Amino acid sequence: MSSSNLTATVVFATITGNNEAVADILVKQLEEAGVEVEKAEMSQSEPEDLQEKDLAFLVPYTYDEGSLPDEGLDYFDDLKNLDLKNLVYGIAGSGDNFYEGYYCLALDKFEERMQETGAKEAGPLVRINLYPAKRDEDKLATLVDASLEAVKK
Ligand SMILES: Cc1cc2nc3c(=O)[nH]c(=O)nc-3n(C[C@H](O)[C@H](O)[C@H](O)COP(=O)(O)O)c2cc1C
Repeated sequence: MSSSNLTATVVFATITGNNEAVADILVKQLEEAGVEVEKAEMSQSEPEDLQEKDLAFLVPYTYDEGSLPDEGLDYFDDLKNLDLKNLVYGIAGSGDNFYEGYYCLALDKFEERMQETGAKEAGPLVRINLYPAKRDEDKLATLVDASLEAVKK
């Protein structure tokens, strides 16, 4: 049962599961806050659906020297020119800090694209090294809390 009347979607892309684990943490935290939340794979999802939501969390992996997920390219393109000014969003994702200058770069690319939609960013990017650890759960919880604050304003 949702108690906040807020709706959220968590859209992720994954190859080996780390980013789905990040998405699952966000889903759990949102549900615990009473938000009605839907989890979707980026390749199975349309950015237009974000127009119906209060909150969105985008969770892409990064590949090949800072590249976007292959299965997220259409989603990324379709975000362009969307008007999402009623949406609050957060961006989180798992990469590998071995890639140094390219670490989690897909998050920055999505952030730039989301900024063009007029949506309001809840808080800073949450970059996660490989599988999410307890400290990452705490950072994700901070992002979720910030999004719930931002949506009230
Ligand atoms: C060929 C290859 C290229 C990668 N390139 C990057 C990169 O440029 N930046 C980065 O942060 N991580 C990079 N990674 C690491 C993945 O993003 C990381 O393992 C991530 O946790 C995978 O997410 P997933 O389990 O959801 O698929 C790369 C991994 C592979 C196998």
